[in-house]
Amino acid sequence: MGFRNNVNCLFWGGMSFTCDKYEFEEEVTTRNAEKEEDEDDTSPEEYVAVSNFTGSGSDQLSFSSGDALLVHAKPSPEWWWAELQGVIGYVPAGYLRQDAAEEEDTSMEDPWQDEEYFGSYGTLRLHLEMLSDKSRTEAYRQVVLSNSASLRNKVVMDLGCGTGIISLFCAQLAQPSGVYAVEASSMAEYTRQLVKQNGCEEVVTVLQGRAEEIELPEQVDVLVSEWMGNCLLFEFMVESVLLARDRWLKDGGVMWPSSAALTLVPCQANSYYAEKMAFWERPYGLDFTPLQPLAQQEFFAKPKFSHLIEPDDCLTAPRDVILLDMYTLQVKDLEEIKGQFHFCVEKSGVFHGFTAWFTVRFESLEAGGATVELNTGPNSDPTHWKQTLFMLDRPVSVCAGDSITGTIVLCRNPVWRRHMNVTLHWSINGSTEDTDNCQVGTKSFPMWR
Ligand SMILES: NC(=[NH2+])NCCC[C@H]1O[C@@H](n2cnc3c(N)ncnc32)[C@H](O)[C@@H]1O
Repeated sequence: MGFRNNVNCLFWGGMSFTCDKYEFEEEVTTRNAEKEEDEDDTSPEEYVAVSNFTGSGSDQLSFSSGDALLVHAKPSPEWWWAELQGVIGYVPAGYLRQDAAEEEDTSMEDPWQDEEYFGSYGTLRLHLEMLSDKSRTEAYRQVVLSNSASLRNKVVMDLGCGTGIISLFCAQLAQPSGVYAVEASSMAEYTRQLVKQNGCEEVVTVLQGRAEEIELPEQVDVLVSEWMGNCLLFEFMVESVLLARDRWLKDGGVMWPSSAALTLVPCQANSYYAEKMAFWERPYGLDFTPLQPLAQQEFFAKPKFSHLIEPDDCLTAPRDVILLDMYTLQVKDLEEIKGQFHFCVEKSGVFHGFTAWFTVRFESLEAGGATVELNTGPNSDPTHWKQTLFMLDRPVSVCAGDSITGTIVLCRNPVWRRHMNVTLHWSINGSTEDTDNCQVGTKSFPMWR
């Protein structure tokens, strides 16, 4: 039952930096290489690690939270050249803080921002958005409907039930022996009323509290949750689902969704580029191009959520770059998830960036039964997630036959646990033989801190 492979990672080695804006190359020879004294050599700066990091590849330096590192160089915003007890290598800048004493005291703030997070789910706005999303909600209804016979006498946990819609589907369309609807926000009080209002109080029990903390009277046969965030993982509610799986799902129990895939495609974004960047070229006959670096930082430094990509904007066939198996995925795997891609450009155009979306699949309770799929991509009915657009700093013209190869790395924020960084590395190889027209680039996008 379920998918065998876990996080389908094709690991990325190597460490060369070429920012498509600064066009400089940093080639690492060996881990203990002496850094050539560059002309403006400055003394190393002391930083403190705020989280553990396990390096991969021979040029990354592992460290533990609290270690004092000496930063010798900052070849890119994301990766710095640092030293720990005489050993030198690359470290992720997001894991380091200048002298902790200088930092405003963030130890008082909750790294999960739960007050703000569950506060937002205590009002109707987000629940109305989710319930109004027919593709999303009908997909969960279809899962229950197509498994109604198998759900008879089963015990279900609905993690993060919100208004209880999935639990009510279970009680209305099937005959489970019990449904535990778990909701941490104050919405739970209303969810109880909705369960009663719809005559489901015999089957559905609403438990208010965090799934990690509540106690269920029994193990469950099915753990269902709608946990997906922008770019699949944002909010990292998936961590709660994995912890609940390990604690409450019976052996042989079913996870809904059973698997998840992050899909990526190189794309055009002409109207967005025109609106945010080209605009400054000739507004009212004036030259406002000195503002373009500002525009790049303000509009293109972070991903654009709720982007609607047209199928025609895709320059290549989309590719699943990350696959998550909800039976074997571990919380520790969420710290850093990598995927590789190789796209063949199908039509000439302007490569403005990458668009990402996700698909989740719900396997049948019946062996060999039909799998239900919720695809949030441009060729499916639109959802409230829409897609996520990652704009390059500068667009690149590409021709049919060119290839765009590289990696995507989702790196969880070591401090703000619902946030992550998405780093894209790419190289564009012309279809013609001359190898010197290879363009490479890398860019990191915070989501959001
Ligand atoms: N797809 C998403 N990105 N969000 C949709 C589901 C979010 C719902 O789950 C609730 N929720 C989120 N995490 C938890 C948790 N650990 N325990 C209980 N309820 C939760 C949250 O309060 C909200 O009502």
